[in-house]
Amino acid sequence: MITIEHVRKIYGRAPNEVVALKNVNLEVPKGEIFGVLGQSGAGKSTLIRCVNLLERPTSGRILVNGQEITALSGGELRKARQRIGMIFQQFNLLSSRTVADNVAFPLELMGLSKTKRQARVLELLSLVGLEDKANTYPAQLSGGQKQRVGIARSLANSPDILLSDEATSALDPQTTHAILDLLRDLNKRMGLTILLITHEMNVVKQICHQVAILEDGAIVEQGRVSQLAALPSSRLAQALFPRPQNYSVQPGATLVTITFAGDSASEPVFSTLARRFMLDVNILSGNIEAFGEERIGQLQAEFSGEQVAPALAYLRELGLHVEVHN
Ligand SMILES: Nc1ncnc2c1ncn2[C@@H]1O[C@H](COP(=O)(O)OP(=O)(O)OP(=O)(O)O)[C@@H](O)[C@H]1O
Repeated sequence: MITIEHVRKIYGRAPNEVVALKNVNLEVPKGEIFGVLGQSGAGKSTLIRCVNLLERPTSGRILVNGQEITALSGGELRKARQRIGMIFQQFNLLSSRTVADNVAFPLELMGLSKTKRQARVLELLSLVGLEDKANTYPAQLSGGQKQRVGIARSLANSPDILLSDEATSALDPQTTHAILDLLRDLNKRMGLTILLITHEMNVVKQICHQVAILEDGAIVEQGRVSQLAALPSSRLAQALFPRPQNYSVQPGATLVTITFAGDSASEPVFSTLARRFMLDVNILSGNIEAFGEERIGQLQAEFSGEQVAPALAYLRELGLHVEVHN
């Protein structure tokens, strides 16, 4: 578990100081995948680098598994860092070392014997599906394979926590998907807690349990991804379900936006509206997103007929979120 308390980070000195983080508070529960989503310059890299003290916060505290990492230095900090793996956008592999020797690097630093290192490296390479690349050099690998080496190396010391600094930003969509699947699999199989930063909504959608949105050094929204997605006023829902503007609504029709979540997504709602309330329903646009097992959707429709008000009440009774625009 990671606890970030009142963290501020200021680079430089007045009058040229840059306030990169303003009083950030976050709690990443054990075993969860937590995404920090933000635009370029929002402070994401600064935040994730504060967790293993690659950057030291100007003020505030960070606790990792109950230990205040911001109070550590020297040997104690090096030891605490062994419990925290990290992967990077540009992979950060050593080009003069083979794949196996890259993965073995943290084990060498720990002083593990050659025989033990070799066994552990094989185990790690098989975990990421690269057993056959042990003697290859990084330059001979694809981007996705390089990131798999990065992941294997980050897990060498069996950390409880993995920090992911835009790990898929340099990869094409298909490779991104495969790497995210691997991270989710490691999270499930090993109970690995993952804190990742990204500017890509797709990363949050595909693997994150929780998300925090960082803007200009401050967290402006946080919560469970599926809950925020089902809340039309959230920034996450507004980014996931962008609404087309300027509909030309038929005279006398009512323009509505309906958000579906959980079980209500499988009700035969529209046939009921037609049968029971004798409404004409004209669907104008819509989108359904999957978050693990859960589906959340939003659509815009025109309702025409005499019984619009009771129909809207029926939809709300079903637990759907309904907004009327005119
Ligand atoms: N070493 C530094 N010295 C001075 N300013 C810095 C330093 N590192 C980052 N900054 C500034 O802090 C702010 C946050 O930067 P940071 O790299 O954390 O953002 P980010 O969200 O990770 O952006 P990106 O997605 O572009 O990497 C920016 O205004 C940046 O210019």
